[in-house]
Amino acid sequence: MAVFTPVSLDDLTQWLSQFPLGKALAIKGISSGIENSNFFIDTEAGEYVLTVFEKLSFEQLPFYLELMRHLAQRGVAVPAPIANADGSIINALHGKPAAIVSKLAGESQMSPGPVHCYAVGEMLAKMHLAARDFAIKQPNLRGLSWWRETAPVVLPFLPEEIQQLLRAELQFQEDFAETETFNNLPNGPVHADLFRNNVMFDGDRLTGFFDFYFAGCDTWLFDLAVTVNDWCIDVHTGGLDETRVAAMLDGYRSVQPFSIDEQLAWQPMLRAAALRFWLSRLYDFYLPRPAEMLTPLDPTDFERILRQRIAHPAPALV
Ligand SMILES: Nc1ncnc2c1ncn2[C@@H]1O[C@H](COP(=O)(O)OP(=O)(O)OP(=O)(O)O)[C@@H](O)[C@H]1O
Ligand SMILES: N[C@@H](CCO)C(=O)O
Repeated sequence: MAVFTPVSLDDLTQWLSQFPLGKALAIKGISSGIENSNFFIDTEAGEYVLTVFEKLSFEQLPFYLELMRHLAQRGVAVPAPIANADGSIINALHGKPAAIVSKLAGESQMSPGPVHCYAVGEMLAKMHLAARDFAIKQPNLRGLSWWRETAPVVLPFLPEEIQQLLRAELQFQEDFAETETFNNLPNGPVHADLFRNNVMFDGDRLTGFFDFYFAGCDTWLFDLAVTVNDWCIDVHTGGLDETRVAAMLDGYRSVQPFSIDEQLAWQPMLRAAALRFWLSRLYDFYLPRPAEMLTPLDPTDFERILRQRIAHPAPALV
């Protein structure tokens, strides 16, 4: 569906000469992405993924790609950006920023069981630890300030009862963000969008996290809550599957135990993670970008998840 910038084998052959990857052998557009133009490329050095960035600029990209390089160098399974002869990992292709990264084996596991959730929790904690000394700072651009800006934009589209829920939750999160508990939470670079379609598995073996383009600095617990809210739920009701939640938390804890403040913040953070995706989906639903090609994702999934987290607190984090 989505290759916005076509790249031919001839284009690739010329462009690839700056990289230590030998000759280009084949290029194939990837249909599933909606943000960028992605291609699988075969080179004499092996298989890679080429991304031509459609929205992010040369100035914005270093945070994401350098973070991936940093993590890959520390043994976290993420696509490793490939540098050209000058050491640059972001280079213009058809006038747009582009990058080549290593290809992860396997495919997304869309019906995860506890074994997958354990593996994701374990690697998430490893990723948080490995990112602690990453030098570039960028806040989560879909954090509280963005919620504060976005809520008034979508509120006029919503019926009164749903407006009340949104206003009340935003106020709850504003208040929570002022607490000592919140301010004591460990933080650093986080993925912030680690849904099932952003992780690869080869059978039951986790082969990598990818799509880091919502990454930013935020609390580790927020990242874990985003991940639990997608991987460990009954997708029809939004309710938590306690076995999968326990597996993901066990995986995380096996690397990095939870602090007292993280234990106290767990319920509000699951709600914050639901609010974040409810708001972005509401925004994309009511204010679609011009020429948006795909059907927007359903905001009511995350309204339901938020209502569930308010009504049925998750098992305590210990
Ligand atoms: N490093 C990689 N290794 C293997 N496959 C990849 C890699 N990067 C991307 N892909 C494949 O390309 C598809 C699209 O990539 P991605 O999800 O990053 O698209 P996007 O347009 O950048 O973002 P979005 O998910 O928001 O649409 C993925 O579903 C995956 O199948
Ligand atoms: N994971 C997001 C899509 C953008 O990456 C969502 O499900 O709303």
